[in-house]
Amino acid sequence: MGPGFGIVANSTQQHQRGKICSRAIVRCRETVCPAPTVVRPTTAVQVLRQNPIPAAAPPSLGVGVPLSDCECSNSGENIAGKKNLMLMEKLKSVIPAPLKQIISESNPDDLPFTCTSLLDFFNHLPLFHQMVRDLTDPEMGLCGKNKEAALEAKAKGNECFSKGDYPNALRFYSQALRVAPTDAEDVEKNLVGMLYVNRAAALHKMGLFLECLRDSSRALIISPSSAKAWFRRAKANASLGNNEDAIQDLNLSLNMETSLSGKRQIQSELRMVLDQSKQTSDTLEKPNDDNLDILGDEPLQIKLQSVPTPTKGRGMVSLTDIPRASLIHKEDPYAAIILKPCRETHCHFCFNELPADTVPCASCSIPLYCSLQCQAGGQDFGYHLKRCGFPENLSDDLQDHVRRVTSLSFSSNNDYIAEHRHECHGVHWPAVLPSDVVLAGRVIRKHIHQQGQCSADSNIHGILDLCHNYGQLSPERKLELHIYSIILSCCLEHVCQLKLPMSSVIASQIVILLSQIRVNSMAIVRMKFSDLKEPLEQERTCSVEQVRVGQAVYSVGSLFNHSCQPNVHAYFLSRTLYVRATEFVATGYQLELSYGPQVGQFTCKDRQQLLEDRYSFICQCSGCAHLNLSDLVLSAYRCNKPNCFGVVLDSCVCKYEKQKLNRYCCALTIPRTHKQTDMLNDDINKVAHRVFEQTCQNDQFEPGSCWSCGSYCDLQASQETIIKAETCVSRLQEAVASNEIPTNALLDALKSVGILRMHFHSYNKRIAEVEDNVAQAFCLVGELQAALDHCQASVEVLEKLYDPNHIVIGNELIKLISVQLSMGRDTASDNIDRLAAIFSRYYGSHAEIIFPHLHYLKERNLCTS
Ligand SMILES: C[S@@+](CC[C@H](N)C(=O)[O-])C[C@H]1O[C@@H](n2cnc3c(N)ncnc32)[C@H](O)[C@@H]1O
Repeated sequence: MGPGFGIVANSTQQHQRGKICSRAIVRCRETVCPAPTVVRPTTAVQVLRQNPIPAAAPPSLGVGVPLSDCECSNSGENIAGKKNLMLMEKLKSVIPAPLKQIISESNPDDLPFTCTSLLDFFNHLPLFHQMVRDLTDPEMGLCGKNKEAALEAKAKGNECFSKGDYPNALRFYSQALRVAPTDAEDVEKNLVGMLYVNRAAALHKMGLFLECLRDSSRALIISPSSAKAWFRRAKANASLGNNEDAIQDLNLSLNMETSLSGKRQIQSELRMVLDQSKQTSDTLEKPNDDNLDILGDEPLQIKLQSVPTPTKGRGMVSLTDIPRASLIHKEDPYAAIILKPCRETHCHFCFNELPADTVPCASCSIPLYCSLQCQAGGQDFGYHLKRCGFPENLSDDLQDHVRRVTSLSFSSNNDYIAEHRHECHGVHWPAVLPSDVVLAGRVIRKHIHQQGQCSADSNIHGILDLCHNYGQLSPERKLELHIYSIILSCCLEHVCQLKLPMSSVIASQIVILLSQIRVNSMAIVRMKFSDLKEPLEQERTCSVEQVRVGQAVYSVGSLFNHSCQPNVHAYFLSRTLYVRATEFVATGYQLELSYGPQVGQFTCKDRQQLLEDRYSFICQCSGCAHLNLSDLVLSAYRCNKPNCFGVVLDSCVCKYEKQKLNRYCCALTIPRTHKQTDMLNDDINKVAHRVFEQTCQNDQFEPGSCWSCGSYCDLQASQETIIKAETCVSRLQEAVASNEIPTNALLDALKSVGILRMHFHSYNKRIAEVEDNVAQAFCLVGELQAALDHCQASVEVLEKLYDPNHIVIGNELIKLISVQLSMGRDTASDNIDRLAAIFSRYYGSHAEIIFPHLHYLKERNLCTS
């Protein structure tokens, strides 16, 4: 279920290397994930160009990664992925039709029988055994470590380095680190340690000092007596202004260096740093030695309870009144996994963007981490660290320094389970099987770890104690789950020698577990900010979109039901789930978040369809059950009659709204919720009154008839005209994408906006989208006033469709503010205040962590006001 989906970003993730944590963190202990996302400057033009359709942007949500999501990231994985996907298709196609039919029509009670039948069939199928071998045989694995490949990449890195091509040197060293076995040696030194030192040198040349510092420290954890690594660390520290540490590093380097020329070089560096330290020691900030707890620690004072509901199974309620913006829940996942498209761009443990100094998995070439601490979260840390030689005969002071740099003081967590370890043998299956199937493997692995074993009477389907909706799944999906459950149990059994006997009972339990994951897992999302290209002093504007990076199961978080008009909002810091009330919620009232679709974003029909397809339930939320103004106008046509604000609906939308109207008429005596009252402003008030005053004259509510005055509109003729107008809008979009706006394209698009406004209801969402497109184009040609007008027009429509303090409005305001700031307008100030209020409603004290730009905007606001 749940929070997370939104717009999937395009794959061009640009990393902000070297800028993370500009505070001088001197002693390079691996801190809690380099989380604060650095925001890059963007011009107003770019803001609008890079984020075309805010109106369509859902605030978050979504879950359930489709099984087809099996694109593998590196070439080895790609080959494996394609090969085995083909085998999977083959497997499906050879299952006899009668067996397929009983599986497709099965209910939970039938699972022992259907799984037995399929297992019998597979047991006699050579293709199946071949496939399992392909997936589980380490000999055939393409994702393992490979010393030769590492040495080859290292040599290429050295070549690039000597030519001064540092970015490529960095790339090759990272590639080498990814495949280097942890115990491999080169020139009698640990290869991994050497690669960290080399990469540190490239990072230093590129001005990425913090990354250089971290890599040198990693080299020292492996080889504390490496003079080169201490020297590299000293250089990084000196560049960061951490002179005291640099001096200690150089003293150690000097102590360990054996060659005379080397000693001379170190001494000369030492003299320089000592000089530098005399000049700057008074002005430097005292370095912060502690791990940065960037997440803050907001107390949780709200007591929640899971209760049965009439139509949605269990649901969450509060035992007290909840003030708006209160943090109501915080939880780490039971199990989590990175999504395949993000494997190369985000940390596989904390899901933050990867820095330049990635840390690979110690046993295979798949996962990448942002720090050793995350690597330790992804697998058993002690398992790969092969430390070589500890320097002796050092002064107490220097010994302390060595200990501080090379000790790994990660907080231990008894509950902790090495997440990736059981998949980590270079074999194909974790790369090939879909993320949710691998996630199920992690859940089972954790369970076995906690229980000590797993037997035929195990309770795999009860591990999560969550609902599954197996009966409502599509026939195709039921078949896939059967196949994946058998394959997964084979993989777990073969690869990890888990005590997981392959049986139809276990297979049927895994089918239920996979269904539970589909219904209950959440997509972990990250904000993505558009670039800034202007000098920082002039403008710092940006816009946001959400990227789905991970998928996770939260035991308690899964108990929140869905509403298309949610009263709580879920978001993530690192891999921790936070849930916050976005409005006041009275004691005992249902706390519901959105699994994706929301009122204002899609019509009721589309929301229902989406939830059914993705999570196999028919939404019973208030937004779908009761008449709602946003649903009426969102895709409505305009009435022909002058000054009539009525809505004209096509047959699909009309059917849904009529059903709701029938229910609404029965409920007319019930007071409107505040959401509806909020919307009764301005001219939408007129729409509302006309609809509500019609009570039950149902015959008027036919497709093509105005819901207010009953006039008939020829929707077919309107649609033909609209299609022509849309062609010009598409042309403009293409022009914006190519960065060149021919005058004709802009003029034609402007005419099209006029035509669309003649046929669509004024609050049809398409108007917002098209106005936004036109605003982008005007920005590009430098006509900022026109851009501002069209951007405002877009916001005005969105304000009718959503609550005015909805996060979608906040995201749109960012663009508006960008243009206003570019024009030097004071009016930006009000919008900045409004934006800050919206963000704190959704993210509370975390607003500036999620959206670091807010701080800058607030400061700027203070300066100008
Ligand atoms: C993540 S679970 C929520 C907890 C669940 N109600 C339980 O009892 O475990 C999602 C499931 O709850 C039910 N559900 C959640 N929101 C609903 C809604 N708006 N309408 C109908 N059913 C809903 C559906 O069965 C859905 O598959």
